[in-house]
Amino acid sequence: MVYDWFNRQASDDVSTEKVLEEKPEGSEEVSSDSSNNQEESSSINQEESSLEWARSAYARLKAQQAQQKTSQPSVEIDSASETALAANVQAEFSAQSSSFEAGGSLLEQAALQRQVRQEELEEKVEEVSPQLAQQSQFLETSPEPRLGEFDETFAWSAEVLAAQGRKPEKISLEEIDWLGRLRRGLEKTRQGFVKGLLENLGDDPLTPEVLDDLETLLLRADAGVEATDQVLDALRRRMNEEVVDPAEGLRFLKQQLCNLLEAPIQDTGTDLLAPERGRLNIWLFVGVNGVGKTTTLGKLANLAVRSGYTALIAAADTFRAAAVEQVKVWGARSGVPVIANSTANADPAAVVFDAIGAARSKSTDLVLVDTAGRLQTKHNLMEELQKVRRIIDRLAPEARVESLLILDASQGQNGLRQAMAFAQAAALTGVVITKLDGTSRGGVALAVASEARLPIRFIGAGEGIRDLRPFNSFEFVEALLANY
Ligand SMILES: Nc1nc2c(ncn2[C@@H]2O[C@H](COP(=O)(O)OP(=O)(O)OP(=O)(O)O)[C@@H](O)[C@H]2O)c(=O)[nH]1
Repeated sequence: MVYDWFNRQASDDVSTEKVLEEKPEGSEEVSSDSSNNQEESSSINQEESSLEWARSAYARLKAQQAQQKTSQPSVEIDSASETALAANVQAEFSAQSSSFEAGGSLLEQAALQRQVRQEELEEKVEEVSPQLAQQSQFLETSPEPRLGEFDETFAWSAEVLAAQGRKPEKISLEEIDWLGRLRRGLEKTRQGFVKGLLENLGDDPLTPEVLDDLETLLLRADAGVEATDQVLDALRRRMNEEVVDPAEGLRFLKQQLCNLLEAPIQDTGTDLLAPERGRLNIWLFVGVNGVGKTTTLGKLANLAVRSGYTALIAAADTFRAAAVEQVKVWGARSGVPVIANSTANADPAAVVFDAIGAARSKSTDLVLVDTAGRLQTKHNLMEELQKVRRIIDRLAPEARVESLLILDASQGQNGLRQAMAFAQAAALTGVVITKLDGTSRGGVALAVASEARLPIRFIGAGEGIRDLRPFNSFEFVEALLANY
């Protein structure tokens, strides 16, 4: 099944009959905990129905997995992107993937087609050296997420999906897997924020003292003054109207945080940033040194292929010699061609020029442009970026261009200054926040949204190829304030 991550939907559904009667493994422990307290209030009932939803979703996923196991060849052949991915891997690293070989002649044909296309591009595309190919074999490939136990992480992830109005039969293992990663990734920020918050909330109604503590916690998580003020003002207004109990306080707080994060997204009129099919899409990645531009681009190239799009990488970071090699490794991991110029200090605009030409001739959906890291205070480097942007606009007026700033969450408020400076020079259309896993400053997402007024489009919460996904404010806030 192809899961289009950019649009958050599966392209086809695997029917799973009879699954509702199935009992998920390990569900007893969870259900017996809550069924002991039947006289409890409606919140317990709610908890029960969440668990019911989670159990039903789990049973369906389990059935899907079993079904895929028994009919593996046909499922794989049906799936266009899996076939393309398999073909790429076969063409480039034929020693690998014995499982794909079992797929038979259709896969071989796809591999052959891919190889012909690959050869056509050869004039422009940098070759993956045998050394590089060997190197990439050692990197994590892209194993399918596996359905684990019916545990608390599954139940939480299911609850988050259910709260967004999703149906148990419409959720994917991909989403469950990502939510678990996101929650783990936000552990450090959550530790500082939630522990303090929940301890202060206690069982009593909200007081002005609790709000003072909340103010400190938000500022400490790098949410910034503006976002903090907005949230506290809203809470104070609410407390003036009525007595607010802790559960309602928490719900209201989550709502406020979501509103803050959503405002710039709604302003763009585009909830989810997805490549537009049938049109050239060019995504430019900019930012200061070492924030994760190349890694983000590599993860997105993989996500694009997995989601059924064709992609191409423009290695326009011609400043750092290793950067071209690095994107080639990422390209090889996902079977995405890389356009590069191995001349020392080549003009990045020339690489972009070649990439647009190659993309046009192959009707590629998405061109991902890597750029060199630069300090926002270096005027000449910011001008170089403007030149790249101008070239894109001039050469591909028909393209849908996104200019994405990569921000390292651990840089906290400094990231906000970067956002302000790059917004001007690179005509930013959005932000990707990386390294949320290594920091307690995940609140910077709130500052970016409220002060730079830029939509957050993707978030990275780990170094793995699956640790970057489209941003969803509801899921982010739930993971940030998860009470576990
Ligand atoms: N923990 C963690 N590490 C990350 C994440 N994203 C990127 N990194 C790591 O950050 C380091 C720098 O990443 P790069 O992609 O090389 O950064 P860059 O912005 O392209 O660097 P320059 O080209 O030098 O400007 C690498 O070690 C990545 O593995 C993330 O979400 N979490």
